[in-house]
Amino acid sequence: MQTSWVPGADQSGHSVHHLPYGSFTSPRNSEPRLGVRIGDRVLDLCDNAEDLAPEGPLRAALRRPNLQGLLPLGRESWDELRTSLQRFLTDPAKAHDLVDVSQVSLHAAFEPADYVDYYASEHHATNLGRLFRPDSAPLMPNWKHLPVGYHGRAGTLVPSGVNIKRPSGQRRTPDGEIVFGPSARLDIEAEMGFVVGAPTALGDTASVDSFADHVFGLCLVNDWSARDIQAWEYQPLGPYLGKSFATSYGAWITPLAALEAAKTEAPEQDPRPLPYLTEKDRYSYDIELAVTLNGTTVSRPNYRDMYWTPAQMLAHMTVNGASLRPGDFYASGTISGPERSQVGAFIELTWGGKEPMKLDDGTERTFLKDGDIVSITATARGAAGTTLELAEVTAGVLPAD
Ligand SMILES: O=C(O)/C=C/C(=O)CC(=O)CC(=O)O
Ligand SMILES: [Ca+2]
Ligand SMILES: [Mg+2]
Repeated sequence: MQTSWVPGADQSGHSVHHLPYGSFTSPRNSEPRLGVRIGDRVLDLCDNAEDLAPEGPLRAALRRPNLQGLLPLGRESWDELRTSLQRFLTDPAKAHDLVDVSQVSLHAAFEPADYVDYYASEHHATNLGRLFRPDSAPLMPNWKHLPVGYHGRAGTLVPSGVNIKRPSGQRRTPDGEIVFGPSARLDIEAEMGFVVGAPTALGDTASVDSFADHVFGLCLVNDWSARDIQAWEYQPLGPYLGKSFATSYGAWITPLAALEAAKTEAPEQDPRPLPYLTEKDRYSYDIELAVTLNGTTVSRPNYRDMYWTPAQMLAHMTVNGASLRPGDFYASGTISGPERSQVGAFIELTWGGKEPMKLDDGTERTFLKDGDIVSITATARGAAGTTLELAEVTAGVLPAD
C-alpha cells in the first residue's frame, strides 16, 4: 500500500488508490477548478499543474474548471496523470495544506453531451415487466439479445446536492380519466453512470473490447422517475417526460483504473449474444450500493448482478456508427438483485405501491413525499486492501409548483 502525506487518507475510502475527480469552488477560489479528493481534502490540480504534468495538453487540461480538457486525451494520458498524482501525494516533500472537503462546493465534474439510460438488470426488467405488463411475459423477446436503452435528456443531469422539484404531467386514473397534476408516484432508480472520454468519429464504432480506452470513469446515479406519468405516456416509444425532468449523479468521478481490484465475473449469458456484444474478457464490478430514505437504509443492491456489462452497452450504443463525444454519459439502468432487499427502485421495493416500507422514524412510504431525502452510497474494493467509497448521490424532493 502506498502511504500519503495527507492526514487520515490511507485508512479512508479516499486513499491514493481511489483519487476521484470533481469540480469545486472554495473560500480561496470562487471560480470552479478541477480537483482530486484525497482523504477529507481536495488537491487543486490547477495550482499543482506544473508539478503534475509536462507542458502540453495534459498540463493545459488540469487548468480547466472540470474534466472536459482531460476526457478527450484518452487512456494513456489518464493513466499518466494517475501515476503522477500517486507519486505527488506520497512524496513527503510535496506536503502542503489542502482545502477541507467540507469547505468546498461541488459543481458539474463534466459537461454532459448525450445521455443514454439502459435497462441492464434482468431482475429489475423482470419485476417491472410483471408490474407494468402483468398479462405478458415479463421480458420482451429482444431483452436477452441486446441491452435495451433509450436516449435521455442530457441537460437535466444534475450533480448530487441539487434538490428535485416534483414534476407535473398527465396520467390516467384507475377509472380511466385523463388528469393533469403533480406526480403521485415519484420514484428513484439507483444506477451506475459511465463518463465517456475518448471520442469516435461519425460512422465509426467503439468495440466491446475498447471499453477502457473510451470510458474515463463512473459514478452513482439516481434516475428520478414519475411512475404515473411514465405508465400513461411510454408506449410505444419508451420513457419520456416521466424520466426527463432530472437525473442526479455523484459529483466525484471515480476513474476506471481505481476499480481494477473490484473486477468480478459478470453473469453468464444465455443465449450467447452476437459477436459484436461478445467480450474477449468479460467482467463486471463488485460494487455494493446502499439506498437510504430519510436516514433509513431500505435496500442494498450490488452492481455485479447486472446482466449486460458497461462494455456491451458501449459497443451497442455505437454499433450503428453513432459517434461518441467527450462528456457522453450512459447509465446502467436500475441496479436490482434477486432479493427484495436488493432492488434499486421503490416501485419494486413496495411492489407497485401495495406493500409500504417502514422507516426508522415510524412512518411508512410507498412513493416519495415532498421533503423526503434520498441518498445512494456505495463501496468497492480498491488496490492494496483498501476500500473505495464512491461519491454519494443525495437530493431532496421539493413540492410541485
Ligand atoms: O419496463 C418498463 O416499462 C419500464 C422500465 C423502467 O422504468 C426502467 C428504466 O428506465 C430503465 C432502468 O433504469 O432500468
Ligand atoms: Ca432508469
Ligand atoms: Mg432521469
